[in-house]
Amino acid sequence: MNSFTLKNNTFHVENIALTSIADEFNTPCYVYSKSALTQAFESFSAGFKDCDHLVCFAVKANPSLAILNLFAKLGAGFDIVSGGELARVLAAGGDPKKIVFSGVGKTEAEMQAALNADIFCFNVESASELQRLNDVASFMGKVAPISLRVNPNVDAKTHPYISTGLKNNKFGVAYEDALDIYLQAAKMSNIAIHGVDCHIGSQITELSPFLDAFDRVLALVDALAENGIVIQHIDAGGGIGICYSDETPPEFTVFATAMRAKLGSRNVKLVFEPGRALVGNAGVLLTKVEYLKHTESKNFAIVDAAMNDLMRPALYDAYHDIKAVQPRQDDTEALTYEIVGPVCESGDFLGHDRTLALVEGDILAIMSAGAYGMSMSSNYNTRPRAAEVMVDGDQCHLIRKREQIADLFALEQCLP
Ligand SMILES: Cc1ncc(COP(=O)(O)O)c(C=O)c1O
Ligand SMILES: N[C@@H](CCCC[NH3+])C(=O)O
Repeated sequence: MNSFTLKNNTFHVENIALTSIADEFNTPCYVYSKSALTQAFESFSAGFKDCDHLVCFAVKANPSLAILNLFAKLGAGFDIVSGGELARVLAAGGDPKKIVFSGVGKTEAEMQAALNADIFCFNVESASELQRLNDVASFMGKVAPISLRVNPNVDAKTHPYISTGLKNNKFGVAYEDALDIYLQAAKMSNIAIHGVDCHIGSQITELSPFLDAFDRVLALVDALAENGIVIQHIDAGGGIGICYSDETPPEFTVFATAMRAKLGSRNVKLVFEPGRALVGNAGVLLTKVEYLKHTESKNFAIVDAAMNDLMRPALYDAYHDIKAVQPRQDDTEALTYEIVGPVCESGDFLGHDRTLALVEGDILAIMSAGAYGMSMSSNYNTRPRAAEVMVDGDQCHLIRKREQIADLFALEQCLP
């Protein structure tokens, strides 16, 4: 079922016309479909239904309380990377016993908060972090459950900015060092070894990098067993891509079948940390065409959303499909537009070379904006962040109010 459809020449999210959302909540506005979110979570989980598993939604992809709460009710765990994300998950009703804590720079305060919350596992990313976690846990009289994030050194075949499983990046520990660090961990009194973790990158659209990485992780699990270290879970990370234009990422069922086949008869729980795959295509960013402007060589549609609202095009040159919410059926000429925002940067674009028939005031939907859209937004140019709305059938809920300009400098003060 597609939750974003054209009905009576107007794009709808479930049963609600996007034009009515723009009228009621104004633009720019993020709109999510509850059924698309639910379906994504359920179909990802379905592939693992008869094996011990935990799907930990990567909060960074979309930390909206309403989305976290929806996933928590569906049984999700959460992959967090900061004390802020921990607090959000708890505020949204997430179960701390289903939280994995990733990230290369965990502070003592963040470790303490996570130990107090009694989370499922720390994904430790360096030998120094392991030592610090042991010290913090010892000071608190607790034992920290850990996995070591290993870099299997496989090419994720994705954008270099979002590839993380190679030897020479800041994430995780080198595969070759992992056994030694586990042996050190085994001697630490306030560390309990629970798992092995890996995450090789994001927006991966082929199956092979996942399988190659999993092979290496399984070899490590077996080597650990030979050294008397029994692993209870393998966290295979996130990274499954989505279709932004014509990509064909692996189907969830194909992914699950292949991973389970590799696991074989090993008695370990499988943990995953999908972000984008659960939310990316469940959200759009609505924006209004403010001005049309024509130069000698280019046509510009200047819209009211900008790089501060959706950073991916400016940051990664990422492609997002852009649709007119009510495609024009009159004689307006279709032109090739640069879709740009009002921010004072030449890199502030949402799409290049889009052929659209536009009139000022038209509403556009930037598609596939549910992941790393709102979560990476900023107040650059003192622009309030967009409102967020979730559609549930024929109901529409405001899940985050539009920021007010006064909010943006409320924490500031002038010199006396
Ligand atoms: C450790 C970790 N887990 C999970 C994710 C989620 O990735 P994705 O949104 O590509 O599934 C990320 C982001 O790449 C990450 O860094
Ligand atoms: N923010 C990135 C993905 C990075 C994933 C974080 N580890 C994106 O928008 O595609």
